[in-house]
Amino acid sequence: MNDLRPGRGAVAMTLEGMGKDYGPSTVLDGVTLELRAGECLALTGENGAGKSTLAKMLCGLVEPTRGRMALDGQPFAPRSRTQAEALGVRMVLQELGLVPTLTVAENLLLDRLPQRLGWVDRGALAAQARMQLAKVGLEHIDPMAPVGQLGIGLQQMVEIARNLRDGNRVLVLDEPTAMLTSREIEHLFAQIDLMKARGVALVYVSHRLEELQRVAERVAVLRDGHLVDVLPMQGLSEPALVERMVGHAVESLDARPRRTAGPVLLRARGLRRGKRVQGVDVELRAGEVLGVAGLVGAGRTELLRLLYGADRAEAGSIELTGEGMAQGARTAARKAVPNWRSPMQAMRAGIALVTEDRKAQGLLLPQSIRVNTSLSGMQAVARGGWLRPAAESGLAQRMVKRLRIRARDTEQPVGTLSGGNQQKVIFARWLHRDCPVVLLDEPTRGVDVGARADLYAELDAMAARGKALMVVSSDLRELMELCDRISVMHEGRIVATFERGQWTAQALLEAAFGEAAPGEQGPGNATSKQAKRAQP
Ligand SMILES: Nc1ncnc2c1ncn2[C@@H]1O[C@H](COP(=O)(O)OP(=O)(O)OP(=O)(O)O)[C@@H](O)[C@H]1O
Repeated sequence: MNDLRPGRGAVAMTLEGMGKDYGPSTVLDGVTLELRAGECLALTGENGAGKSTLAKMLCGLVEPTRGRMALDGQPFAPRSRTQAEALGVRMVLQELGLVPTLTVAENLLLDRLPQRLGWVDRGALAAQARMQLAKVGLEHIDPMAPVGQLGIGLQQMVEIARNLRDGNRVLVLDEPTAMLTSREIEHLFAQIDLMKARGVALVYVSHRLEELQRVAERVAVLRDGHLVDVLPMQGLSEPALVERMVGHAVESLDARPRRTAGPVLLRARGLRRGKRVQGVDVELRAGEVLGVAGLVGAGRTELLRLLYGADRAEAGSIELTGEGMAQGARTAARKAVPNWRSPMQAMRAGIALVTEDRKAQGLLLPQSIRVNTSLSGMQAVARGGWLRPAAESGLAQRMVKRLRIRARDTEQPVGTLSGGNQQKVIFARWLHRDCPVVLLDEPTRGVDVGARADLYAELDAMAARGKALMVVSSDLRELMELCDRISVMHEGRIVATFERGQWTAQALLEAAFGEAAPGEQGPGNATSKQAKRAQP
């Protein structure tokens, strides 16, 4: 039988003693590694361990302070992304590298636009773009549409398609699936298999261990900027890998009993907005965590935005009952209008939203951790309308310590933190506010396993203090670990609600795909039918 994997196993790239300093801080040191043709090397480690820094060095995006690299035996020291790409080393970035105002086709073929008589040949451009898109199952999208009009998941797929080139020697994928649906992920994995068969050396950066097990042959573990291990993936158990990453075992909360729920703090009835939210009822109780599962586009984020007043509902009502609140807040809550006029109004009434899109909605990237932490809770750090810098700084320091945010000090600009640490800053911002109702949208996207356990413990403590939490997550395991009830949305409706102890991953998935029986709607306890369906 023909070997479909030419050069598999041959060394494609070597890294020797790679290091990076930013001023006085060393973020990567002494990393020596080999990338092999036809193989996928997973790169994993805690937030801030140095994965993206290392990955970007390969692609000319970060200049190493120390070390040497070689590509196919030749010295390799790209000074820019373009130089690395010319030698067949490409990277799919976490933050998309697309130009939103250009068309999908132009983004795909920017460096090799087909020309005729000195003009861009638009017919050929569209045809070539379609072929490129078909590789990742996107034949249905219009190559001549501006890429900025696509949803974030589709943009990520375009970014991936753009980097699938015949001349690739090394392809680095940095958290490529964070925004993708399971169908899109399968297309990506199929392309990864194809590239391996063609002898491309792949580097795959991710916190999703089950993905690493699916795609990678070996895994390199970074801790505090050092390479602690390179292990074969086969036979490596998840707890063993986590232990290597974190340096200690991480406990799962899955076997935890259901929390005892208190009074209803927030009650929403018949919420409706466009096609995304079509008559949804929600009840959030003190001391309880409600999860919301569903596929991308099911309306989960839109529902949270209505509850928070970021969008206005076309119909329905939202009521804060005033239970479990301080006297002043209770009066304010009773007065609250059934439909928020703005997030400010919702926030004042006691609702927090920890958002999904940290760059667009959450953080001021050029500003420090100190400024970003105090942003939502001026009353904690201001007196008589004046900011108290010492209080602000003390608060930020406490949060950095409590959430183990990896930073030089609290003056470090948030834009220079690793992705997972940026997410922790958003979390810190809400943690110190005393909001009775906390809504969280994909709160641990990009957060490593160890830090996830820390955040879960914080959420647990918030529930124990009588707050009502609602968590939207695409990670079913996360919901199953964290929640007391899980409601599943499908096409703008809640189609099923399960209690802890009644759900299985299978039952949740079936409901998300719309396989729930009609009429299984509402925020209440699981009906006997649901409970029955949820039994293994
Ligand atoms: N421009 C910069 N200035 C100062 N420090 C920086 C800069 N860029 C990155 N760092 C620091 O380098 C360290 C490693 O960051 P990196 O993004 O490589 O981590 P990571 O392992 O990819 O983390 P994550 O899993 O959160 O994405 C972090 O502590 C980060 O704050």
